[in-house]
Amino acid sequence: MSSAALRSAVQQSRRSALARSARFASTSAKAQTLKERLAELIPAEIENVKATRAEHGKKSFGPVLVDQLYGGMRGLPALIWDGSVLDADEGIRFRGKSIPEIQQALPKAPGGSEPLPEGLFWLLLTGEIPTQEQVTALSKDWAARSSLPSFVEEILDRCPPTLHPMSQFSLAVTALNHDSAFAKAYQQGISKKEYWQPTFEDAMDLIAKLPNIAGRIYRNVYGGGKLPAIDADKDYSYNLANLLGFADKPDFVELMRLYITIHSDHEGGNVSAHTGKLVGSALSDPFLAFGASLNGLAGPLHGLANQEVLIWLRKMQSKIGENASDDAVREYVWSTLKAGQVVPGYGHAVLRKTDPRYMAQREFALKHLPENPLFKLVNQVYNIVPGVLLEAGKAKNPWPNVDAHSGVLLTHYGLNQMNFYTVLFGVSRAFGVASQLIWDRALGAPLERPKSYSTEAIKKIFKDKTA
Ligand SMILES: CC(=O)SCCNC(=O)CCNC(=O)[C@H](O)C(C)(C)COP(=O)(O)OP(=O)(O)OC[C@H]1O[C@@H](n2cnc3c(N)ncnc32)[C@H](O)[C@@H]1OP(=O)(O)O
Ligand SMILES: O=C([O-])CC(=O)C(=O)O
Repeated sequence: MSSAALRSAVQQSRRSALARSARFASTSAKAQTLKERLAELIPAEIENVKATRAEHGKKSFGPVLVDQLYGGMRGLPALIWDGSVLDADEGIRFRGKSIPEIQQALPKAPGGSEPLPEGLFWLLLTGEIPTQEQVTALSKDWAARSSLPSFVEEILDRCPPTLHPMSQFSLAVTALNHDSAFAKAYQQGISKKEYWQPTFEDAMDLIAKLPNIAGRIYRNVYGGGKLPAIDADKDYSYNLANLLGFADKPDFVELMRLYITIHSDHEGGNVSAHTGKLVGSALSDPFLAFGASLNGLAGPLHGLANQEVLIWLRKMQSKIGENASDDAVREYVWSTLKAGQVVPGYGHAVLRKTDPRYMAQREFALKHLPENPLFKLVNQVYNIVPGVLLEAGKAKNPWPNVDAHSGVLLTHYGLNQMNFYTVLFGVSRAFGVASQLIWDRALGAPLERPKSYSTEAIKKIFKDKTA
């Protein structure tokens, strides 16, 4: 494609965002933008990948067991993602930093003590901690990009309130592909080398529009009145809380900052992150790719578990009453297992210890809601479930994951609609998936296409080998 055509596709989207931004911006004139910093970092990383492949590309990365083919590819080395890496015993690190470290290092809102997700996004993309000025500029940029096309608003307004909020979320995100800068640039013949630029614009638009989508779904489904406008002088999480109708509770706004930060990314292999990467590898634009991620996140073994946990706790309370004894709780846990169901919020495909995201939420609860009766039940369950799962002897990890704790925090502030919880998870997960899509396009990640085998083929391979 000619560079003129590229400029028209990419820069048109950028110019309109900047023009909108200029209406709001007052302080960010001199800070280096995220896109400028990325443009500096990408060439060196392309060389780094080239050198790594040249040196190690033909080396074996360990054996593949037949069990891994049948067993959900657990532990199979298959993907590259630098943004976050999971250690089975320690939990997630974002660009090498643990959750307590990012809580300490990332910029905060004035008067706040939780990290701003704006900073986490910068960290995921660049490996660097941004300045206060840079996160403020990002908040303003997102505010400037936040409005929804009217047809997307109409799609949401026409959804029956009985349609699950995650299905509505995925519909709206998919429909945003109507205005994708990447799809347009591709149609105009953009060069591969430039893919990351319209992907960046789409990723920024995607994240920016999520509070309006989430707020609209929430108010449509649960009847919360008219949506307020995005406030360009406030951070992303404040605006999200405001659109949901909870910004008058400063602790809820702080909770959103923590929540969006810690749910954002969990290395590359989890269902939502991997789905986004897979679909993006076909050069489907970020809206299509993230719509697919959301459909994976909506499954009860993945993000929907946060809804399932609260439903399970409430069912337990209605069966055995509030302030039940440890024995009654233990018996209820056993009855769940005996009914052939999983205990939601416990176990993990990779982690083998209590999830540090659970611990971060527990710390928040100890600080803000230590006397909440449901928090007390969550603690009681924490003391009982691992022992039961160990005794049952199947789960490889008996400890709680992130989803075991989020519902009690949300419900404490009055966000009681459990079916909505995974939407908040999805808002956060966009930060990780979007970062990955930008880097995949910058590094020229190829179409994903692993090999599948039939059971007959597996038998034949080993029969031939032993013959
Ligand atoms: C954000 C997130 O996605 S975090 C995960 C959220 N999901 C949940 O909390 C749902 C409850 N947990 C689970 O279902 C599982 O632990 C998963 C899906 C998270 C991980 O699955 P796997 O990697 O297959 O776990 P694992 O290897 O330990 O499973 C072995 C057996 O233990 C069972 N098991 C694992 N966790 C649990 C649990 N919490 N309750 C009951 N049984 C469990 C599995 O169902 C499996 O049974 P099977 O052999 O009859 O199929
Ligand atoms: O890592 C996983 O498989 C699931 C998980 O905790 C997440 O995606 O946040």
